[in-house]
Amino acid sequence: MGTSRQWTSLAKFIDTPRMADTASLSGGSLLLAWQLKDKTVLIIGGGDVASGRIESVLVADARVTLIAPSAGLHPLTKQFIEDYPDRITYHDRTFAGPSDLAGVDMVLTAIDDVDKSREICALAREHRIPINVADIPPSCDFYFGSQIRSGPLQIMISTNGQSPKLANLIRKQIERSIPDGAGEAVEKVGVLRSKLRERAPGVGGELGKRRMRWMIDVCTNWEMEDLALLDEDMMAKLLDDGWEKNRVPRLQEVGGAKRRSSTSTPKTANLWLSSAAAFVVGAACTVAVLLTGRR
Ligand SMILES: C[C@@]1(CC(=O)O)C2=NC(=C\c3[nH]c(c(CCC(=O)O)c3CC(=O)O)Cc3[nH]c(c(CC(=O)O)c3CCC(=O)O)/C=C3\N/C(=C\2)[C@@H](CCC(=O)O)[C@]3(C)CC(=O)O)/[C@H]1CCC(=O)O
Ligand SMILES: NC(=O)c1ccc[n+]([C@@H]2O[C@H](COP(=O)([O-])OP(=O)(O)OC[C@H]3O[C@@H](n4cnc5c(N)ncnc54)[C@H](O)[C@@H]3O)[C@@H](O)[C@H]2O)c1
Repeated sequence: MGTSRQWTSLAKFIDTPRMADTASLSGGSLLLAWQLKDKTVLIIGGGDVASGRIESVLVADARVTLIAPSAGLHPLTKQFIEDYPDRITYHDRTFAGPSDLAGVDMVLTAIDDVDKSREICALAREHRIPINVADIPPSCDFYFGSQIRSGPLQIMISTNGQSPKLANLIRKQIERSIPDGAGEAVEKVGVLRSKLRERAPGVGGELGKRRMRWMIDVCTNWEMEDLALLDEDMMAKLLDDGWEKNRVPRLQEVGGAKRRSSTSTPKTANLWLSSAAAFVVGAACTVAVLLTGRR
């Protein structure tokens, strides 16, 4: 098994206190991947923006309650109502008041009525339900961001309210720099990890540490596009000849064949591209800071 450099550096990071610039720890927001499975999201409004909100929460397996008069429904909103009758409970009316908030875990409003939006925001906060009011930052407990999705790989670009259009443009740049097969690789590694956990179950302890070290070594030694090729047989072989023998076999050793063309991206280039993406996000933060500074 190769050395697990990332793990070591992580351990170092924990053991050695960093000299952080504590004075600069403000002005951002907490970036999370909110788990909405089986949670109820109330969406008020059925226009263009609401249709985007519906899509965003359906992808997160939420149950949706939608309140909007049918006369103002966007075609895509209508389509979602038709396509997901089990997951969207639709009410053809306007917002009725506090009774609409019963059992709700999150509120998203996208209506063309600012006063009503503020009223709904006050009610949601009274009930301690997190709310996003499209386009009214003071009425948002969280902002939406510009999203990239490829299977389980999810990237959100946020300018923390400073420039949504720049978030959109930066997204397009990052999209172009993501290595081929990154989403598939993430998905396959997810399957491999669950198979490994079946063989070596439990939380924490020495086994947990060895499991994490082996996964880190597989991810760092294999190319992203090779991980994307993993199938059931290859995974079984990788676990038999790799995990069981405490080493990381190569793609060919587990029955895989390189499908590389001259245009494929070598690992060093992938690293370069990741750095480029990090630079772009860093630049976005700088833009945000500069814009804040100008106010
Ligand atoms: C990212 C995205 C996600 C989404 O909504 O899904 C999103 N806005 C998008 C587009 C967009 N929105 C606007 C324009 C016109 C250009 C411009 O005004 O700059 C464009 C560009 C376009 O349409 O191309 C107008 C606008 N938006 C807000 C205000 C109010 C204000 O700033 O005070 C105004 C001015 C209203 C006015 O002037 O009247 C506020 C918010 N918009 C946010 C998210 C949150 C902050 C996100 C962040 O900073 O990262 C936040 C705070 C709250 C929220 O809504 O969650 C989506 C791009 C998705 C994509 O394309 O990938
Ligand atoms: N964040 C963003 O990316 C973004 C982009 C564009 C617009 N917006 C803002 O989002 C809001 C919605 O934009 P849109 O383009 O979807 O508008 P829209 O006019 O297409 O849709 C508004 C919807 O709200 C419904 N509605 C109005 N009052 C209601 C009430 N009391 N109860 C329930 N439903 C009600 C209407 O019937 C309609 O379905 C606007 O305020 C707009 O400024 C945000």
